[in-house]
Amino acid sequence: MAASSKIVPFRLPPLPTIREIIKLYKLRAEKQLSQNFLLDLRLTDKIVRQAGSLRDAHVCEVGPGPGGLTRSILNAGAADLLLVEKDNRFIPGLKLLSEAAPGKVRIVQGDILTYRMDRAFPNVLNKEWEDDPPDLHIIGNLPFNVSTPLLVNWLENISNRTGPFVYGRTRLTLTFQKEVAERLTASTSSRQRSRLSIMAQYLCTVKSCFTIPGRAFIPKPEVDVGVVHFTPLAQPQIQQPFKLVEKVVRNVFQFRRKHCHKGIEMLFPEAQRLELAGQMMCEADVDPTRRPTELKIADFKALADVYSRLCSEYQNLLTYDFREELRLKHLHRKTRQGVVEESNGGAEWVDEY
Ligand SMILES: C[S@@+](CC[C@H](N)C(=O)[O-])C[C@H]1O[C@@H](n2cnc3c(N)ncnc32)[C@H](O)[C@@H]1O
Repeated sequence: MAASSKIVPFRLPPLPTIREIIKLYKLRAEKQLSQNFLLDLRLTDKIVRQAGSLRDAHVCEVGPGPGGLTRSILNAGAADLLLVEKDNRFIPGLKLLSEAAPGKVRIVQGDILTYRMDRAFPNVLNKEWEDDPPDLHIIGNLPFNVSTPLLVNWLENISNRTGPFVYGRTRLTLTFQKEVAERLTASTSSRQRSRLSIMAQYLCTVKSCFTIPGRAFIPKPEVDVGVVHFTPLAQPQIQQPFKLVEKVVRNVFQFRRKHCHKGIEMLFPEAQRLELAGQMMCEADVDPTRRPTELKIADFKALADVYSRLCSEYQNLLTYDFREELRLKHLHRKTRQGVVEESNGGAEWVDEY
């Protein structure tokens, strides 16, 4: 009778604790790089579980730092772990981990904002977009100052199926400042509904996993942290170019407390503003007196579809930016008064995600 082949799960051999690693390599947290470390391995295990099964998976960890989350990823059975870390002080500690898991860890010292992830994993991983997601995950306890621009880059990559999404619908498990995590998952009419809610939800299933209290980090940040999981949708809810959708959504939320027509009007040059904005809302069947936070993704889809058609009818509409028009007017006025300065002309728009 053949001997039963029991699969022994991979466990890292005994290693210095993360606290000892921090001491050994004198890894004082750098505020400039938003370094807040997680030392509790039960918490890092819990983050990693949100990604789903990592057995034999390929994983990219963003900003591993002293390596707490890294240990949990390896203990979850990842076969190929790519670490992208900007701060070279962490590299010796990460090398120690790499030696403890031979052949599994690749270390890149670099900036995740410019790193070419489309070349980092083997093509055999590639899946058709409509298929199940590939066995590739991105996991990170992200620096707060990088998390939103990085996510917006990745959303654009999802829309174009580029970067980490050349392999298919790569899943992301990431941490954000709690307030940002709430915006990402906010539903229609909720107080946190924002640009970020629409941009993330039209492209992905976005799941809020759990909140980590600030006191769990060293040093303790001012805020709590939310863990969010993203699976790109097989069919985006809006099928227009990312930049066009971003422009419509940005304009609508420009005046988030006002009726939505105010932001929509700003998509058009002054001479045609009322006429074309009226036409856009009428054809999209969007009530002009609703607040931006009350609009559903289906409303944004209808608005983006009509706006796209108007852009093909009216030359230069797509590149029209009312802020530029206002800035020039303001500059002109100030120059006439003999004062030259840069400002938004006192307009009431908000340009934050
Ligand atoms: C909040 S700390 C988390 C560290 C570790 N993952 C943990 O959970 O304890 C963020 C990490 O990201 C790194 N980092 C900051 N900006 C980065 C960037 N642009 N690219 C790659 N890593 C970055 C920092 O050096 C730091 O190690």
